[in-house]
Amino acid sequence: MKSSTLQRQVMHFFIPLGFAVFILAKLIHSHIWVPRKIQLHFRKQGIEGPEHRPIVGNSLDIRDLSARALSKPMLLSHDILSRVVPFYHTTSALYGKNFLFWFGNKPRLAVYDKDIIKDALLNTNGAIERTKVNPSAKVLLGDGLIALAGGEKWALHRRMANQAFKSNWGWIPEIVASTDQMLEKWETERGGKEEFELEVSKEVHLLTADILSRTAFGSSFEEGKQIFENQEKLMALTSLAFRSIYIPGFRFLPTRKNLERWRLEKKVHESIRRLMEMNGKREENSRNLLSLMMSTYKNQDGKEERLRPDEVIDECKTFYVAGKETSGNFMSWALLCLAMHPEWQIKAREEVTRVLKNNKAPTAEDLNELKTIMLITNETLRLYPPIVMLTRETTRDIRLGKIDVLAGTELFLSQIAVHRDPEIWGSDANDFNPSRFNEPKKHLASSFPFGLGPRFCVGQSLALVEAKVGLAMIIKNYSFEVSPTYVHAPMHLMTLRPQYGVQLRFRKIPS
Ligand code: HEM
Repeated sequence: MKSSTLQRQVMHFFIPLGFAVFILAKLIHSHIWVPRKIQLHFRKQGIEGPEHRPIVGNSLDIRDLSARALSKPMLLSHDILSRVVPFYHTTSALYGKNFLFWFGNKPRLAVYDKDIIKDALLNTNGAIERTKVNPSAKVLLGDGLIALAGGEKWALHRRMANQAFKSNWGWIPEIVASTDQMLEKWETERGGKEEFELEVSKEVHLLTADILSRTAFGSSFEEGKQIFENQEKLMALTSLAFRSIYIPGFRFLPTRKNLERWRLEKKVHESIRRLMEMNGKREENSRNLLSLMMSTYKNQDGKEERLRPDEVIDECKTFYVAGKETSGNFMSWALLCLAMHPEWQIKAREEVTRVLKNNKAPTAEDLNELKTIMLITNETLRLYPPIVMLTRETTRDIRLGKIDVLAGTELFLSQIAVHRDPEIWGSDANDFNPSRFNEPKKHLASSFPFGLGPRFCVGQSLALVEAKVGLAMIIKNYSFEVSPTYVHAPMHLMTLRPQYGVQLRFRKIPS
């Protein structure tokens, strides 16, 4: 054989082999060597956790435990952690309040300690940022507040949103109108019968969607509803993507689902742009979210700031995603808790009947008087926080409490676990007892359903106002109990939701 042919054959053999060895070495380094080092770093500080598995980390355990928990319902009790967050529940029982686990080769630190949670959420020196959202959610959220990790762009969007949400007391008439419409539908459903059954979760989700359309788009809320219907379809498609393994670049392929996502995104975008043009032409001084987000704002230095049209569109989309499911689930759980605890339903009804005399619609002053309703909403949000965990990522090494956390660690700050910590809430932490909120708050992070620090929920007051109005108007008109058809099955899928809805039996209260 000629030496040049031999040389070529050797090259053909060694180049791919060298490449394969290089890839293998890289994989071993990032999926075995680095995780071992990180594990050791935390172990030295007393932070243990389940063994890291190359490539998959602990994601298969999380998936399997979750599937097993969701396959059967539970007894009617508020002790729901083993069903809602089975992996975290079993793992923290083994390794303690803070533990290390893995998503592929990405280290995740689960934190149940209230002091560390407080420090992480209040951190403003740039060492901790909001975890980047799954790229598949881009069609849904654009570059809105939730998707922005931080920085000047987020700060500007946040200033504009804070300004816009200051109007929430002014939205009470819209919220009352939406609730009235829902109750009229219920009366038709009742059809003169003494008792009737409803799946209320579906009802209150429609209600929160309607309220958001009215607050976001004012007099154009009927067009707004169509926008949000498309956004709803996008949400369903996106949650499908969340459940499958993320393959980089896959979202750009023209698959059937991706084509549908792009079509819906374009439709939502165009419809909001049309409404923006109409809003721009209107003389009236509108106080809907869309016009408020379109207006200019004077910052601390007296400089005028405004968002570009595309940015306003992304925020409108974000408000719907952030505000609809959370508020709908919040109201569903509040109604279930009241049905399970009739003594609190009676107390709340006495208060509402006293405050809303002569069938008058609630006003801002009335809502301030509804102290029992406030206690009930606080207790519901403690036991059933719609967002069960907040996630952050460290951008550099940082000390949190007594733990040295490495850069690139994801923090899983568990609201739902802190909210039931017997050290904070006592041995009856799993009981529904709204009176505990008569006591002053024991710790900033003892209950934080709307988050803490610079990223806390921008729609908090709107969510509380709509829940107070909605609950007050329902309680005033109906008494209700848990239906025998109800199956208690709280589940975590982006938000904390009832897997099979909430079936309640209603009785009309004569006016
Ligand atoms: C009961 C109802 C709600 C709950 C429990 C809730 C909960 C939360 C939580 C925990 C956060 C902080 C997330 C983090 O720190 O990573 C948050 C952020 C946010 N919420 Fe809500 N939310 C609710 C309703 C709403 C409503 C009605 C809207 C708007 C219409 C809204 C809009 C937002 C936005 C835009 C953010 C991102 C803020 C930022 O990053 O600067 N939320 N929400």
